[in-house]
Order: sequence, then C-alpha cells, then structure tokens
Amino acid sequence: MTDAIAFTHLLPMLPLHAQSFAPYGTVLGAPPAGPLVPAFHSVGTDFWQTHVFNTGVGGEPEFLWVRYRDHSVAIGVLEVHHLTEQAIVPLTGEIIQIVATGDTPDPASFRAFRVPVGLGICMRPGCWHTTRVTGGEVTCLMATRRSTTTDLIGHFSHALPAAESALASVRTRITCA
Ligand SMILES: NC(=O)N[C@@H](O)C(=O)O
Repeated sequence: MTDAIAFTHLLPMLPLHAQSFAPYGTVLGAPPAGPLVPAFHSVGTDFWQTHVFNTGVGGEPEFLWVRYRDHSVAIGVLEVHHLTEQAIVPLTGEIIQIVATGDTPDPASFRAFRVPVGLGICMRPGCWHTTRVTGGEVTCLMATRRSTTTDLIGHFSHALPAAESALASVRTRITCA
C-alpha cells in the first residue's frame, strides 16, 4: 500500500488561486474567468455553479463531516484516491492542503496551499494529498465517493488492502515563508 520515496523539500504555504491549483483540481468559490453560468442573482440571494462533482463511474456521492487537527510541519505520507474527485470546504478555520501529481508523488509537483474559510477545493482523482492546520482543530465539509470511504476505513481500521486509494511515503515539510 505504501511506496517509499526519499525526498526532502521545503514547501512554502501558497495562496489559493484557480490557475495555480489547476493541475490538482478546482477551486470552489473562486470567481470564474468568464460569465457566471448557470447562475441566479436577486436582491436576496446569488448562486452560481462552481463545479460539477464527479465520483467516477458507478460512484455514490457522499458528504463527510471531517475534523483536521494535525499541525505538524513534517509531511511523511500522502494519500490518493483512484476513482473519485474529493472536495474539502473548511468551515471553522484555514487548512493547509499539501498536494502532488504523478503515478507516485512527483517531487517537482509538491505544493502547499492555504485554503481559507469562504473557499474550497475539489481535487482530481489521482491527486496526492494530505491536510494540515495552522492553529487548532478545523471542521470541514467533504464530498467524496461512498465506496472510497468504506474502502479507506477498512484499510485504516482493519488493515484490509485498499483498492480505491493508496498511500505513499514522502519526506518534505511546509514553511511559513
Ligand atoms: N475520508 C477521506 O477520504 N479522507 C482523506 O481523503 C483525507 O484527505 O482526509
């Protein structure tokens, strides 16, 4: 399940922008480059489409209520989901999302993005990731695929082989610079 990779690299915590996040997924809530469609605006409310969520073929979309509380700067393991997108919307505070691309995490693709309350991210299938917080515990809304969650719990809680996800060992750390 875990493929070792030796790598040390300092990752600055970057501001979240649609263009810089594009290799890893979509920024939810970012102002679109073009017109807001489909969208609605009235005196009392605005709404617009920010993303069409894709769980992969045969997937059942699922919301999770997730709490993150790891504030360590060392990054030793990244996780990837093979079939589904995965969206994270921080509700109670900023999160730091560490991401990478590649069949195994490509060191050149390692990034750390600040995701503030008011924005969210939707990671592509195959986006390696882990999450940190800079203060106390942060509660997030997550959209994922029901079978991926079941598969992941089976692996983490019962040491069953994971089919829809994988882990990779990495050696990197985030910096405030
Ligand atoms: N539930 C779940 O899939 N969690 C992980 O992917 C994670 O990044 O938190």
